[in-house]
Amino acid sequence: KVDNTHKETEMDSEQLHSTLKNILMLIKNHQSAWPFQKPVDKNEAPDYLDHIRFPMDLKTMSERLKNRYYCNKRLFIADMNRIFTNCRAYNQPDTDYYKCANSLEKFFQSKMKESNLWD
Ligand SMILES: COc1cccc2onc(N)c12
Repeated sequence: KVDNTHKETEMDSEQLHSTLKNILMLIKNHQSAWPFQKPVDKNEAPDYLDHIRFPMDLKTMSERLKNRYYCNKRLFIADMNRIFTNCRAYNQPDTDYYKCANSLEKFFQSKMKESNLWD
């Protein structure tokens, strides 16, 4: 017999999708999101893929959302966190990119907590 008493507190698939869609929209419209809208361009950072094995960006996340890849909150959190950790791995702490990552990460975590979706 499977215990599904916790079900009442979990979101159904449609509610999760719409909640993640709203959070991603808020993130994309944030003033610190500009470095992360699209994959890092190799013309801007020719050695980027020498350092970063799993690139991620907000456009890719939008595509994954539309394709129903984010069937649970952990997959969404993992991709969003990778945007921030990639940025802090490639850039120095005193750069605008690094500061945008920290600022956007704070905003992201606040939205996830508000939605009762934080880990
Ligand atoms: C436009 O974004 C970039 C341009 C060049 C290097 C970069 O590292 N991480 C970034 N988001 C980035």
